[in-house]
Amino acid sequence: MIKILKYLKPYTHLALITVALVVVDSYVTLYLPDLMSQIVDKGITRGNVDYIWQTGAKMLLVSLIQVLAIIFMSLTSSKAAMGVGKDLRNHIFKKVQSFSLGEIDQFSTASLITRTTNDITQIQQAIVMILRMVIRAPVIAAGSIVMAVSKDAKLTMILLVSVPIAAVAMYFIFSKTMPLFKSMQKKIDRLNLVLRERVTGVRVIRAFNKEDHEKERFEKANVDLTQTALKVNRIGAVIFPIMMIVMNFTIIALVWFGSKQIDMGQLQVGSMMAVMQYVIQILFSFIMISMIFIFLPRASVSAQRVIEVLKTTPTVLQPSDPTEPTGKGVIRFEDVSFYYPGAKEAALENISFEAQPGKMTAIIGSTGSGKTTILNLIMRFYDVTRGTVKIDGVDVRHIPLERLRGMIGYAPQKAVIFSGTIADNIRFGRDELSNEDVLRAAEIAQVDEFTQKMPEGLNSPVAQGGTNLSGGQKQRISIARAIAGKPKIYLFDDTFSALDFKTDARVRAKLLKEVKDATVIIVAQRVATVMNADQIIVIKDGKVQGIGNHKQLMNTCPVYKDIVLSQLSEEEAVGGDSNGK
Ligand SMILES: Nc1ncnc2c1ncn2[C@@H]1O[C@H](COP(=O)(O)OP(=O)(O)OP(=O)(O)O)[C@@H](O)[C@H]1O
Repeated sequence: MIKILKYLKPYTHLALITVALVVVDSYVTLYLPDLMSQIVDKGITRGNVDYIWQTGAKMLLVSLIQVLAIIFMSLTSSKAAMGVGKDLRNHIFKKVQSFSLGEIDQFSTASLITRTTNDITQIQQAIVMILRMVIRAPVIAAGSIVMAVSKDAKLTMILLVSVPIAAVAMYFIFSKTMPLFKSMQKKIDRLNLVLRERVTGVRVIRAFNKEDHEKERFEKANVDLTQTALKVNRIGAVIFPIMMIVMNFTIIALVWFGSKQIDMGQLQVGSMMAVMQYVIQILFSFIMISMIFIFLPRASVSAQRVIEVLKTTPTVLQPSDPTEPTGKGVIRFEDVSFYYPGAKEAALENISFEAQPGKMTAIIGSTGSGKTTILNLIMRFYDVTRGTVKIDGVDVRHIPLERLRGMIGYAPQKAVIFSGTIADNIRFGRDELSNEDVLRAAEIAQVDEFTQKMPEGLNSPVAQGGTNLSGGQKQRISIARAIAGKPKIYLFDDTFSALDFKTDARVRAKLLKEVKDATVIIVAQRVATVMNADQIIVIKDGKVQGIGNHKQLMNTCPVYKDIVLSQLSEEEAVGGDSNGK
């Protein structure tokens, strides 16, 4: 938690004002019982009405000051805490942006969301508490002890019994609650994960009649969290009555011993009342401290989780010696091997090939063979474990990330659509693109074929995730986004499989004209999509099985032949032509 407090620095002025107001509030809290004892001892017992009026007015005035201090203290402490929360959310967001897919996998998306929302809310509450209570409670406790001793030291000795009892109770809460809070945040993660899967996978869940199963999964996570929260609250609920019992017995003891002293003429009624109030305040301070012990451990768990994200160094970093590739976009894999973080088996092993500008390179292979992984390494979503990926002779790890990704037009396997219009999705924040670029891309990717039927054309709105579009329509928008920027390199990850054969052929025909000077890598499962490529890379279990054009591979690569014959007849298979482009 202390590490998080450095984020309070920009709000030091608000924190200092809060602390100053806390001091005012604490001073008044300590001063009022003293005034009250004076009213009783000097005013009431002596029948001095003027003194009662004067001191009464003084009490009203300081109370008013206290009320104002408390109001402003709430304002300044909340402002400071909200500011820290806002800054932390910004920092986490920026950090997550810099993460490679490896770090995102490591934390899980659900946990990153909980850390940015729920954990930061806990920290905000803790900061308000630290600013207002952490200083006030000990100040009041210490001040009350001094004041009570100055009124009657003997009577104050009662605290020697009640304070240790209160301290034991506090230790009990601390030792029980800390581990529970840790598991509670994990359970909130779990609940978020189940909820996220439930909402995003709603179609599949319904299609497989798995609603009851999912409900059960959610119930389990929900009940689990509730039970832990109840346990924490139960501990909290026990401690409060314990403190009240301690306090009430202390008051009884005070009245008992106090009245005896008054009887003996050693103490005045007002002083006894003041000591009583100070003792109540001391014990209340202990209750406050125990509340702090309940909340601060929870917040410190949250703070650790937030710091963990902020401290993580992304594995994919900007180069320290940036080099700009100046060629036309030759991609070269030199003996590349890659293991996903934590994986025992290599996803890619000793991959070497070259993809030339003006040529189409296709990658084919069964599911899980490593095709997407090859594209991931070109864009540095992950860095290679061994070997080198080069563009125009420059290791991709030496190319500034924005420059590298700016050279590439990428359409992922699963189209990602954002809320906005279709044109917004194609342009995707790149202000340098003209309207003509967007229109041209829409035309090549056959987006205009379906937007023409929409009343607002390309400016038709799309729902978040593209729920009002078909799979093929989303894929066409994704292709248009990749080509709108006229990059040097195009990476299409099985992008055409969601299109019907006719649209697939039409899009590819137009696309090939458009990208004729660029380096194009197409990952595909369909033989029809790849058989006319200049170069086909056949991949199985992360290893290259053969590289060549369709005809060469039909003669030399049994794995390729198997794939082809599983999809095409013998006659169709022979029809491939490397110049078909
Ligand atoms: N994020 C990840 N973490 C760990 N392993 C992964 C991850 N992504 C993929 N893998 C593993 O790496 C291997 C290659 O996956 P990849 O996605 O490259 O296959 P693919 O050929 O593109 O498959 P498909 O055609 O089904 O998309 C698979 O065995 C997969 O289980």
